[in-house]
Amino acid sequence: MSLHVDVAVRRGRFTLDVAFEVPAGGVLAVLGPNGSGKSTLLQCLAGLLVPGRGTVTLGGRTLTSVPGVQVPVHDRGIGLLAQDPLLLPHLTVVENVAFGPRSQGVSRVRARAQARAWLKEVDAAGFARRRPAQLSGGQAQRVAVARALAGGPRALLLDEPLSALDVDASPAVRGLLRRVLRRSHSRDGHSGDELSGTGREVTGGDRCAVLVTHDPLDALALADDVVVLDAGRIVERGPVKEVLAAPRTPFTARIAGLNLVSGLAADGGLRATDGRFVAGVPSGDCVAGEPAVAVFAPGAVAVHPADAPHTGSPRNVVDARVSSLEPHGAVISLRTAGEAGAEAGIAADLTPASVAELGLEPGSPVRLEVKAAAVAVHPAVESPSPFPAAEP
Ligand SMILES: Nc1ncnc2c1ncn2[C@@H]1O[C@H](COP(=O)(O)OP(=O)(O)OP(=O)(O)O)[C@@H](O)[C@H]1O
Repeated sequence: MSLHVDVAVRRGRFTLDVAFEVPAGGVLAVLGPNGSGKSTLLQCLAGLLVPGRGTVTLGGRTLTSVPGVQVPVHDRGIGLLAQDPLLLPHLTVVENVAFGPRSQGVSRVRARAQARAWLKEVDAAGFARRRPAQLSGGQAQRVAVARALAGGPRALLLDEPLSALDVDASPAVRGLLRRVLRRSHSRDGHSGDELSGTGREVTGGDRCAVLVTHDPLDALALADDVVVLDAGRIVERGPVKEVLAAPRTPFTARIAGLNLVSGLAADGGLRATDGRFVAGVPSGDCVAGEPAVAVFAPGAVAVHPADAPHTGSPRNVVDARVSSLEPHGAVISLRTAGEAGAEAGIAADLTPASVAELGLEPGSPVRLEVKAAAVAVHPAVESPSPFPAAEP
């Protein structure tokens, strides 16, 4: 069941205007800064919001077409998994999961059998008789996954499904989602009788999914393709690995954990917007004088005292001030104050020992060095110019 979306919706002064397609069995991640329109998009797909213009079709069935068609939420064949499990507190776990099939007219006995099968599927069979209040966050989210799937959805919408979980619980639920979503992808999904919904059930192999997340790890682990929203427009799209490895907007670079300096492509590098030359390795599709971005990993940035001697080319040397130092696993992430070419500042990874040795704290002046070979230069998308509409 492929999903085709081409909608525009206004909310006050904000306009979301997007077009994309998710192929049958595919998973699309939607990334974007706060207020970029991710929730608005999901609400349009779920049928909670009527767009001002456009269409949503799923497996050839028109769910929204303005003006004219707006299939109601419960009849769109779309399952929703939100940040919070939103289980009904007065029902047991198995009753919560059986609720969807029951409301679609499935008999009580059959709905319960389906619910038990889905609970087994998400490794939550042991909690069937508990009430939601007796579950941990991770257990409740497993039950919510079972409930989202029990209705036999043709598409699944996931809205930051791991963000409310603590760090201990999220890997297991991410693994579960990967199993559920990737099974769709591998086309060997369950369509067995005990897991079928209402006779409208589709195989796991057909079900597509849209995942809103702020975590690049989720996008990498769960999705095939990604669209990046900015101010209601799609500013980047493509296979997740390609987009995160070669980000073209400051937002994507920041979430991918990479440094990004914007400017114009030049021979052997990039001319930053502040006029500084960044030595790097241009990709084959760079055209000198055209908008481009230089991208480099925080691990490629060497941090020296401000008065350290120049070691000469082919290195990039920048004098900057530390704006923040944050522990990040085994390393300390240093970020400098933003400059004209690197709006988000420059990020560098250091060991705690070298932070102590250099006596670094916010405000400290530093000299940063990056080897030209560690800097990739790519053609840039002129943010926030929208991509053209999706292919028909
Ligand atoms: N009910 C509403 N009425 C008017 N404007 C709204 C309404 N809901 C959202 N907006 C505006 O629409 C824009 C997009 O909001 P949306 O919640 O879709 O963004 P988001 O990308 O999901 O953000 P976040 O990551 O913070 O959840 C924002 O500018 C927001 O202020």
